[in-house]
Amino acid sequence: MVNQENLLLYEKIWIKRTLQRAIDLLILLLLFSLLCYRIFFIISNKTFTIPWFLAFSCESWFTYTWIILLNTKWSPAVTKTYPNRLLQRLPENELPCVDLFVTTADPVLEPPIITLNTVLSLLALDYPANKLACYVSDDGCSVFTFYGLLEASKFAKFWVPFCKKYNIQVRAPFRYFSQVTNSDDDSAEFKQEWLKMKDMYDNLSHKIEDVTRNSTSFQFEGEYAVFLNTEKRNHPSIVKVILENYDSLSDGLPHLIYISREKRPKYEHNYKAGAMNVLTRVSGLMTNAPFMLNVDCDMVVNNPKIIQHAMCILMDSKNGKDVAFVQCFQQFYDGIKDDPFGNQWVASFEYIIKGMGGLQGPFYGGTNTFHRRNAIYGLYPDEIQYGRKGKITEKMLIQQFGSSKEFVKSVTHAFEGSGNSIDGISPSNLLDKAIQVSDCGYEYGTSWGKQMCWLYGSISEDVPTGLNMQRKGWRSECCTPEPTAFMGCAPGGLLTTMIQQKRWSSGLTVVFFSKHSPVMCTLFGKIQFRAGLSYCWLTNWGLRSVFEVSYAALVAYCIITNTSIFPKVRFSH
Ligand SMILES: O=c1ccn([C@@H]2O[C@H](COP(=O)(O)OP(=O)(O)O[C@H]3O[C@H](CO)[C@@H](O)[C@H](O)[C@H]3O)[C@@H](O)[C@H]2O)c(=O)[nH]1
Ligand SMILES: [Mn+2]
Repeated sequence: MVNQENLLLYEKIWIKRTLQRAIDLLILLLLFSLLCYRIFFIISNKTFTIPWFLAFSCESWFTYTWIILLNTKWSPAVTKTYPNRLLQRLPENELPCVDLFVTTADPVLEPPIITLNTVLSLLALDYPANKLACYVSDDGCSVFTFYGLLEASKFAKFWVPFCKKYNIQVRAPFRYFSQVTNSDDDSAEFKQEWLKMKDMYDNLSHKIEDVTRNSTSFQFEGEYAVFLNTEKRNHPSIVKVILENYDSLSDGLPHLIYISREKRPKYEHNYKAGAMNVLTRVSGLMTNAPFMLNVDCDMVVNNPKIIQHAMCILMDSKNGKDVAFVQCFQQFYDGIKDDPFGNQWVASFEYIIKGMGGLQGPFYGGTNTFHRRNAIYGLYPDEIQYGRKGKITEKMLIQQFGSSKEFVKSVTHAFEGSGNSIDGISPSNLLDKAIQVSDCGYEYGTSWGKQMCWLYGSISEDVPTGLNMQRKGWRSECCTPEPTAFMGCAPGGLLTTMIQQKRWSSGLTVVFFSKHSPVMCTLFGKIQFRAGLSYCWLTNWGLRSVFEVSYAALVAYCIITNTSIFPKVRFSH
């Protein structure tokens, strides 16, 4: 019999693309021959005009881009995970805890009903409920988001058991009820419960719709009083425990905590990175799980077993030890026909992410990612194995992680791998400490956002955050289970697409020229050479436009002035 302990929890599958490689090399050859032609022409004709210089620079850039792209695409890999082996090896009560993070920022662009569907799909994950805690960060400080979550938590008491009982795959109610149910269960009992659930969900969404529509008549009483007179950019920290699994029941509901970090006009809030750091601290205090999953508010779970899949990678004793994060692809359910704006990122996933998966691992994409808490806290992979004890004093920890004694204690526990920071104390008893670490002055003078955790300085915070971990020698892995792990919504129109792409490209350009640029990380860190090149491709994405526009303009210029920058074809008779 095969020893269970020796079986791998996951395997890396290398994808063969021989034809693709041959075509790509041929294109590279053509690019080189064009450059040779330019050089030869300039030398032999001794003419050097501006259009020629421009053409030569653009073509050199295209060749460079093609080389780094070729390098990225050269050896793609995906992973295959074996959740059954994980469950055979670890009894349910020994599975690791996972903290779930959801970020939302604007109740108008990201309506509460979307956020709470994401939350419901997380609460219903196929994983022991006492191992999970869901934290929602609301940068919009919206009473309606909070109201929606409160109402959703009541609905969850029925929804989660329903999903688990009938093994429903799609556990975000709006997605589930918009599909034709092709459940195997034809029983009258199922049909009856289905109708009841649908009715309850319709009620829930109407309630939220009504409240948002008649916003002026909202009563700021009781639980809601703290939201009175708050402004989006000017309000104190609000932390509320919405659900609490007091008795630590594995078939109950996970903890659900609402956080709106303090915002003041004079303080930088650092967008999503700032929100993620607050989530990290509050969760560190309250549950301190060794792993964390982060999703955007519009990314719902599509595969309820996704945590098991990700844990196969992170818990694998052979290959998983140096994996800092596991990235699941972003896939979308609301694409427009033929995807004219490329919002589905099909080619990028197929070639770039899988390609990077074969190097040091995919880049951190900001959502659908499982993180190792210790890697986020800035440890090196070998420090996890051999321990960090003795090297670091409490004073140093306070300098790095801030002045909350309880939080620093939780960090020590995380480093020692001893889990829950303040054992036996339930989240609601830690509210004042959680509020303290959510205040905007907390990070002043510390390392948050500078050396560790989610890095500040670029609006595409995800890429440098991932790079900063890989720089220390960590790897990452793709996780590609069947069915797809998460599904989200993509921007629909041209304008929203352009705004999104402008944000990404400018954010990535900033990363290329920053302290955490892939060049620096390769030269002075542990980013492998080819992985560094693939990061160059990613962070040069915005710069490409300069050369592409110039080249296109050059052709127009040649037509107008009746000149040519290309070799002329001569026909001999
Ligand atoms: O001040 C902010 C701004 C944004 N967010 C949240 O961050 C997420 C992503 O922001 P969004 O404006 O929706 O950006 P997208 O372009 O849709 O997101 C992609 O690009 C971001 C980087 O630019 C990544 O962080 C995301 O994970 C990735 O999905 C959303 O959940 C927001 O609610 C905040 O919490 N606070
Ligand atoms: Mn978004």
